[in-house]
Amino acid sequence: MTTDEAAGRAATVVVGAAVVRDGRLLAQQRAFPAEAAGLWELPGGRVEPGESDAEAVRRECVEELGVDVVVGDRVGADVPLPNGMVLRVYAATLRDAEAEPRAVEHRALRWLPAAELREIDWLPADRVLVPDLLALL
Ligand SMILES: Nc1nc2c([nH]c(=O)n2[C@H]2C[C@H](O)[C@@H](COP(=O)(O)OP(=O)(O)OP(=O)(O)O)O2)c(=O)[nH]1
Repeated sequence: MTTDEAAGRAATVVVGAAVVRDGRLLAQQRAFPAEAAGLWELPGGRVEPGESDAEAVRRECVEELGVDVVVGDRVGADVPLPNGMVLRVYAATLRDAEAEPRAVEHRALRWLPAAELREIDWLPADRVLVPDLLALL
């Protein structure tokens, strides 16, 4: 048990957005840090104090992709991260279906069909969620 758990404090939440369009999931390739560079993840990041999960998903999608999203249901269970945080994923859709996300901070973006979703090199926590992500396509 970590100190935070012992004290009854909730773990810091990292939200991820499972953005689906036309049967494909949007994934982004990390550029840093060195140990994660080249691996794939969902758009997202830490929930800031006073922010809801859904607000964090929308903010991160604006910051990382330059698009506004509509946040839907939870996807899968919370996945513990090595640093004591948890990854919590939400389904999302582009508010403007014609908008084209851009890789603002990442090396690359891809819209993955199911076959590629199974095969790319995800961060370890995201890999746990692959069956849940496939169910969205
Ligand atoms: N955004 C995101 N982070 C993930 C995923 N899977 C996963 O293990 N992580 C980890 C990587 C980082 O340790 C942490 C969040 O990092 P981040 O760099 O995206 O978050 P942030 O923008 O709030 O971070 P920061 O720049 O404020 O430090 O969660 C994922 O699918 N999306």
